[in-house]
Amino acid sequence: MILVTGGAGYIGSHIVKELILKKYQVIVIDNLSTGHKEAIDKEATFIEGDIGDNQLLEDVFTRFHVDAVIHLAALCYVHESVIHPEKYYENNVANSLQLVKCMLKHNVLKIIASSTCATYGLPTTSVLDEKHPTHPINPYGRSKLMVEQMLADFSRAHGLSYISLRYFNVSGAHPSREIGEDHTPETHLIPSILNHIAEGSKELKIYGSDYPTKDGTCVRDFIDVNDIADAHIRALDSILNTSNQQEVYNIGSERGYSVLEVIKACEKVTGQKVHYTSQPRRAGDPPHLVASSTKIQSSLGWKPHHQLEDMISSHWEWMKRHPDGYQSTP
Ligand SMILES: NC(=O)c1ccc[n+]([C@@H]2O[C@H](COP(=O)([O-])OP(=O)(O)OC[C@H]3O[C@@H](n4cnc5c(N)ncnc54)[C@H](O)[C@@H]3O)[C@@H](O)[C@H]2O)c1
Ligand SMILES: O=c1ccn([C@@H]2O[C@H](COP(=O)(O)OP(=O)(O)O[C@H]3O[C@H](CO)[C@@H](O)[C@H](O)[C@H]3O)[C@@H](O)[C@H]2O)c(=O)[nH]1
Repeated sequence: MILVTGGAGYIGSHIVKELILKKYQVIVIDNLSTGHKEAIDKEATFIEGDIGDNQLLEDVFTRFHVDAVIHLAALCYVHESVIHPEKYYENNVANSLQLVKCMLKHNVLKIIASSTCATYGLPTTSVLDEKHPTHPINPYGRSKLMVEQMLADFSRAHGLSYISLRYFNVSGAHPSREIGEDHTPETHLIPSILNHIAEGSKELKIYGSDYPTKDGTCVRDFIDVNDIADAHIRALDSILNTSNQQEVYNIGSERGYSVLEVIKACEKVTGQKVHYTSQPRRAGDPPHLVASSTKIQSSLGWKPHHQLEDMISSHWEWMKRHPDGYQSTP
């Protein structure tokens, strides 16, 4: 059985769907703090609860024979982490420690962990490979790097096998359009632009127009949520069939788009104009994050199958089908 923490969340729900499709038996633990029960595939066993709840973890690892854990439960907003770092160290670091301790106690020795390109900090090269120094510039990135370091130490000390996947900026919706991104408040760039277009009211805020980039706005590498799910299936296959893995892989498209370029792409897909204002920089934002994904391509045979416009149009379609997000799900 595969235990997915955070499986009611945006990315987790897509991974769960893919696992079920591949005939895995899946248990989801999620406290629904930012996730949605409606997003979880009906074939999965759902346990509502918090990974910080030791008794709950004990019960789960006692009741079920867990072969591997896919760990997504976390807080994941760069800007919020600058304002409330304590929440990030508590949920991302302390609760991950609790989870891994319980895994070790029950002799569950395989974990795939969600990490992020925010672990790198300020780039010194145009694309980031896994050997690029990690000097995160916000508490969110630091919390995720600490988890990676913890997994490496537990691997050396206790034989834990881990694959840490550093996602770049995840976007898009499932081909069925039954699941997609639904956060309140929504702070991510593509959903924020599309919400702005759909609501046709407030101006979109661009945080920072004076970065040392092609047009002064931040550059990000957008990767489709279904490509992310595919990477997890491959990582799982690899970790289940090999002992003692300690791997870190980037998952990105290897293409950078500035905030202004993303706005233009959203205008093209929707045929509607975006009105925006330039605001001061948002604390914690690195100027430029673009992946080299060569390592996962050569080791696991993964490659991205979706372009920026695919992600924008799939999110746009998901929004049209679910104008109030999961509240519109029957
Ligand atoms: N969205 C991105 O672009 C992106 C990029 C890099 C890494 N990540 C990582 O991917 C993972 C998933 O991100 P997402 O975008 O799907 O976010 P999300 O907020 O949609 O999903 C997180 C899920 O975890 C649950 N959760 C949080 N804390 C929990 C706890 N203590 N116990 C049980 N459940 C808990 C939430 O309810 C939610 O369902 C996170 O670890 C995040 O850091 C996301
Ligand atoms: O209304 C908006 C929203 C965003 N941005 C800018 O767009 C860029 C991307 O922002 P956002 O979509 O919030 O993503 P990130 O801050 O890059 O963080 C996301 O992507 C990271 C990987 O880069 C993940 O680790 C995080 O969990 C996830 O929140 C940044 O420069 C933002 O300042 C705006 O200008 N206006």
